[in-house]
Amino acid sequence: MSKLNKEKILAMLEQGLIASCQPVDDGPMDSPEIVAAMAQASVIGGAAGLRIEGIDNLKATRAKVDVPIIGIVKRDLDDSPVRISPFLQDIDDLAAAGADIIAFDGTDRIRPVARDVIIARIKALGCLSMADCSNFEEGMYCQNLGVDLIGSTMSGYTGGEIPSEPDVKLVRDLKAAGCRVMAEGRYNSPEMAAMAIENGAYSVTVGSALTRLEHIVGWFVDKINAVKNK
Ligand SMILES: CC(=O)N[C@H](C=O)[C@@H](O)[C@H](O)[C@H](O)COP(=O)(O)O
Repeated sequence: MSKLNKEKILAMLEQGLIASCQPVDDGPMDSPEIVAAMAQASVIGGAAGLRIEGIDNLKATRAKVDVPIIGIVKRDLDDSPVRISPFLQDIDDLAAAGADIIAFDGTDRIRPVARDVIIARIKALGCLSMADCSNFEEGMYCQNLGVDLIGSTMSGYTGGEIPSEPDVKLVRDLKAAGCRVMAEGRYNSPEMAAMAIENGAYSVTVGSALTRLEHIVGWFVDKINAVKNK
């Protein structure tokens, strides 16, 4: 359970960078020790908070850092496209492992447990809640259920081609409607992260560009190859 109270957690995150330390699944960096080390390095670099997937990774990280942690569990279900913290057991496990904030899939899709039930459980456990949404309607639905942070996390990931740019308009629209917005998804450069804050984001989460080395190296290699092949 977190040592920080809710006001303190929110104050620590305001206009800050959240480093999402989620290595590529089953890659060489996918271990709790490495995730915790990435988290510590991120804090040294100035991250205001962390986003950590998986109970073992969360426990290893919680033991090493004091900044607020957004915890998630990702699952691949046969009967639902929802991946992020879909079960009440996930919520219980994340709270017990020391998450300050628990993020869940806030999209309007077939799911094992309704969003209001997930939110009530997070509250009952004394954690802050974050809804990973894909559009304005989902964000407002979760906002009206009292969710503490509305994330743009799922924008671009619920069907069709994944855009290359982040969904800054969604951040602006949710902010204008009174939400505390977590800009998340494809903020792949310092300039883009700053743009999120300029557009009203409460905080901005960056993952791949900080902690998925395979992706980062691939971006460089692609650019070099494009020039090489000309
Ligand atoms: C859609 C989905 O499942 N997003 C996940 C949520 O935890 C992660 O895979 C992302 O890395 C994270 O949202 C940060 O985004 P980016 O890596 O683009 O900075």
